[in-house]
Amino acid sequence: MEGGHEAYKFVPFGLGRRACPGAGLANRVMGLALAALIQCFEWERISEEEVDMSQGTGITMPKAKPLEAMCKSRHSMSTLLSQL
Ligand code: HEM
Repeated sequence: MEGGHEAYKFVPFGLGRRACPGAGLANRVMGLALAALIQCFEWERISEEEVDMSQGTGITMPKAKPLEAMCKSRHSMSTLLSQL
């Protein structure tokens, strides 16, 4: 399997004949999307409190407490973003 066994530990795209046909595209785009969010914005917690990483119930491993974060565009990106 692509990405080693750790990458597919939670079977994110299903298996077999009905497995997700978009897995290849998703794997490529996810890295780009995450990189763009990190490159374009500064991220902060909403308070000094550590982020609560407790797991909620459900098969998609939701967080017990949804993540709330603040972001602002990085200075170097402001000009670029204002032109979009
Ligand atoms: C992170 C992104 C994605 C995740 C986690 C994901 C996950 C899944 C899962 C779990 C299934 C069900 C597989 C099964 O029934 O065993 C599925 C089905 C499907 N996915 Fe995705 N998917 C993603 C992105 C995409 C993209 C980008 C496309 C298309 C461009 C896509 C198209 C489809 C289609 C058409 C099916 C139905 C396949 C069938 O029933 O034969 N998915 N996906």
